[in-house]
Amino acid sequence: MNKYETIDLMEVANNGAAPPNCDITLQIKPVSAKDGKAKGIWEVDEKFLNGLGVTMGGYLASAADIMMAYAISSQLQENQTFASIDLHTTFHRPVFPGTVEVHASVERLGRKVGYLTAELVQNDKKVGSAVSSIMIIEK
Ligand SMILES: CC(C)(COP(=O)(O)OP(=O)(O)OC[C@H]1O[C@@H](n2cnc3c(N)ncnc32)[C@H](O)[C@@H]1OP(=O)(O)O)[C@@H](O)C(=O)NCCC(=O)NCCSC(=O)Cc1ccccc1
Repeated sequence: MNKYETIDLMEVANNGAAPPNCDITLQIKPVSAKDGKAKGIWEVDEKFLNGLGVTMGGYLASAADIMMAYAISSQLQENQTFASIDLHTTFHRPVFPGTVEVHASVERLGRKVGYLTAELVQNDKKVGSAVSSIMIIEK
């Protein structure tokens, strides 16, 4: 398994380097990460549907968690790594197979904790939002 430093995640988001396994599994592609903001494109297909015919909510949480990792990585130093320590997700509308944009932002960067939000949009409508705290760890 390849291990990624934060600088490697920036190469994924901004220069097309090969993504980590979880991105491939979820079918999410980061397209930019800079100055605490990250954007990803998530291709949702039938494998993400629950028994009710809509995308299972945990996958939305995963998409938000992944893109918030890129957002915080864009503001960390080379001697720092991170771990998400909580994640609250709200499901505003059902998500169907198609494309979902995921926008993540660092709202505040503390010395030890970053405070982040994410918004998920399908067909120009907000389908979900998430809030997370991410621990900053000195290597
Ligand atoms: C329905 C409600 C919960 C509440 O809505 P309200 O407060 O009444 O709000 P409002 O009237 O403003 O409508 C807003 C939007 O809501 C939708 N919509 C509303 N009514 C209907 C309807 N009768 N039929 C169909 N859709 C309806 C519609 O898109 C509408 O959009 P629009 O504004 O027209 O463009 C909505 O927030 C929602 O669907 N959230 C997503 C929930 C979700 O997908 N959760 C994750 C999956 S569950 C899971 O994973 C657990 C599990 C695991 C394993 C196995 C099984 C389960």
